[in-house]
Amino acid sequence: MSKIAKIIYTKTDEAPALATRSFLPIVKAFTKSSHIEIEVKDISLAARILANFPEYLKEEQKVEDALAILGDLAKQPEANIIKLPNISASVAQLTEAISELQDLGYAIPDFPEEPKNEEEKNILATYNKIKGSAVNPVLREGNSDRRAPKAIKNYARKNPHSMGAWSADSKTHVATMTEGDFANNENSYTTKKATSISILHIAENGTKKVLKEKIDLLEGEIIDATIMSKKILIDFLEEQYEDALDKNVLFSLHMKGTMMKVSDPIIFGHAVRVFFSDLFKKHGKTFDKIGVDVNNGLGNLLGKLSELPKEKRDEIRADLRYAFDHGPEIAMVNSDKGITNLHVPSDVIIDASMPAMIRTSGKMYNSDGKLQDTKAIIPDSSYAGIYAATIDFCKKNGAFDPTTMGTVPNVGLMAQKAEEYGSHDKTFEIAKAGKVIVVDAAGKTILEHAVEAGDIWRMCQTKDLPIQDWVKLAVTRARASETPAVFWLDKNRAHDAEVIKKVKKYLQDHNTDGLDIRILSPIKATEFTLERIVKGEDTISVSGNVLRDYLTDLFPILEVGTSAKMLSIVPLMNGGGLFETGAGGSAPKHVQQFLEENHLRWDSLGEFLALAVSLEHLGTTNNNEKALILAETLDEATDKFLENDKSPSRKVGEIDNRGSHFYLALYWAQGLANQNKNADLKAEFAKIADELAKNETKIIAELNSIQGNAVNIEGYYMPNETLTENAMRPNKNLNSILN
Ligand SMILES: NC(=O)C1=CN([C@@H]2O[C@H](COP(=O)(O)OP(=O)(O)OC[C@H]3O[C@@H](n4cnc5c(N)ncnc54)[C@H](OP(=O)(O)O)[C@@H]3O)[C@@H](O)[C@H]2O)C=CC1
Ligand SMILES: O=C(O)CCC(=O)C(=O)O
Ligand SMILES: [Mg+2]
Repeated sequence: MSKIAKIIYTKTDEAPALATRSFLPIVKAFTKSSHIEIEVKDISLAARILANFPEYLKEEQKVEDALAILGDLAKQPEANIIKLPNISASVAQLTEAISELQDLGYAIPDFPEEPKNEEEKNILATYNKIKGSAVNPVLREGNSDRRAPKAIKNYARKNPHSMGAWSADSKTHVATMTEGDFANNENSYTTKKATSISILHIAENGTKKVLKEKIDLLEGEIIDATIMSKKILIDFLEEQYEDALDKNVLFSLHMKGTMMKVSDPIIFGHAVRVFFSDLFKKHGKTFDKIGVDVNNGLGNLLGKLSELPKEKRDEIRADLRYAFDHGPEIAMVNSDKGITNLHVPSDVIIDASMPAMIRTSGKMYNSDGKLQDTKAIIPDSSYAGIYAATIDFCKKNGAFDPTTMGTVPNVGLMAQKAEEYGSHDKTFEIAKAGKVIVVDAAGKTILEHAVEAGDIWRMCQTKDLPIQDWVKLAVTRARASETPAVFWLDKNRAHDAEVIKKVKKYLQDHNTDGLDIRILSPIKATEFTLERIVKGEDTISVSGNVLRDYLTDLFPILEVGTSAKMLSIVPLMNGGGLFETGAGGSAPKHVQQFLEENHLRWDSLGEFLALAVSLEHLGTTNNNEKALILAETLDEATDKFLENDKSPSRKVGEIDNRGSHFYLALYWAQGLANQNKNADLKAEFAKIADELAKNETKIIAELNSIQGNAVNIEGYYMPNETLTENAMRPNKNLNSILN
């Protein structure tokens, strides 16, 4: 008999965490008799804050550092982790979470926006570790394999989501820099042997400052350094402001402020200052005095205004109004509430925001709540071209057709903080003109950039073993699915040129006979893939870390309406498995609806898919036959769930997340009752299947009829556990069958 093996299920935030309260009891009930232990690890934003400030807490308030534990586990062969989407917190979200915890009696420190002493500097450093995308990079000790399973694709073909039409004269376009940006300033270097490097700033007067020292590099590691010129960025943003006004298109900025938590908020801040330049000229000193930091968005400025006397406040508000009225229209996040694209950096996240716009005829909402053509500003040109090429394709060929289009699975390089997504601790806003150099252990300069004050300098690392693993995964997927695979790499870009050398070398380690494997620049790869997709042909995208992120929202959103329905596997390099649920986010909008009307439209399909592969992995690695049967029957249940269209509806009073879980449980139990591989499981679940089926009408009617009123769970980041559980498990009948 197999020994008890563990699956770690992560507790996260917002909609997925609500869904967990309903789904996890089902998972526990179904796996209990199969030598499987489900352990919950809390990596929510609230828990991560508490775990990092034990010295401020009473003994009974302290929590374990679950993220650190899972980070270690991800390097062990026995790792089997189901990772739900979590909040990658902007400063605005972080401060909200802090004050919610303080109100609950946790004496954690305030977020020191402008640290005044050593203690506050340390506090800020700790909060900066929690800020932004702080979870995924720690757990991702492997590369990623994301795809839409056949059943999901078939479902979308039969039940296509809405798709806005495209016209050839759409004014929508991507605006990106042609010089002075990260793409154009990049230098790349591959280490010949292991070494240790330092990053130094040398001012024009010769003063040396160590920006970071003793970064250990392995043999064959690729490092890149580059800068974003502040001056050229601001010129570019000013041009876009004028051009948006001329062309009467929405001014919209698309960044990844959550993942690129150091560089992108700085760029965001410049965009806000350029847009409201007269306001900043006139009131800049006042803003400095009250500590306005628009790197955290216009919302930060508005929030700080309350610190001013009424007269000053009114004057600034009037000037702000004038700027809105006389500048180009800004794309809105929420036109009812007057929240613009420039309010909060985490409100518009490029991987989701650009595909959503492309799905909506290239339009975004203006302040009247109407759709309008858009100027999508993506300052750095490294990856902007893929959106420009997609938009051009739609202008020429019309919108994509989900009933006939092919699919684009992705094999993404991300292990060990590969590329830009690992650059935060090596990104600096330069204080003084001079140069920044990277020197090796012998003191030799290997990379050098002239810099001016305000430039953003950054360095990325990409290790060799992850690249080998990525190439292998690409070949494996191309072979298994008999699908052409394209490496999205640009030989004219410094970093990509180094990666291409390795790809060519490591492809030789595999049998690629009969496979169609190409290397194309991102723009060419987009065109090649889109030409195939409209013919119903599939193409694997094999990409670096940023494009992995972008493409695994772009194609899923166009093909199946959301990235939440993706199978997202991370085969960990040391043998374990990390199973991410979907590829999308944590849907704050869903929580809002749940609180207002007790209807949760979050679709847990991603969780169902992840659990099935996790059980399969457990079954194979532990020789656990029951786990394999659970996996197989769960996949069948998911197919049936899709066939019978049991996903949550968007409307109150209809089936929601909880009702959808009921159906999954019913179909899963029926599958177990009908299989003949294991008699114990058959007997156990025949009874449960019978009870669930008998009570179906009643349970669903009850689950739907409780909807309609507001729910109070006393908190957002750390809601009251009992209230939340009761809200998500309201049906006594269902609970007792599961128990
Ligand atoms: N892996 C991770 O941990 C990730 C976390 N995030 C985090 O998520 C938050 C929000 O990110 P954002 O980019 O706005 O994206 P979201 O994916 O949360 O939301 C975008 C839209 O996608 C749809 N959607 C997403 N998931 C589901 C689902 N399971 N069921 C049904 N519909 C779904 C919803 O559309 P509709 O309005 O039509 O219902 C939703 O409004 C941020 O805090 C971000 O940091 C983001 C990406 C990945
Ligand atoms: O970690 C994050 O903030 C987002 C991750 C993400 O969007 C992705 O991996 O697709
Ligand atoms: Mg993403």
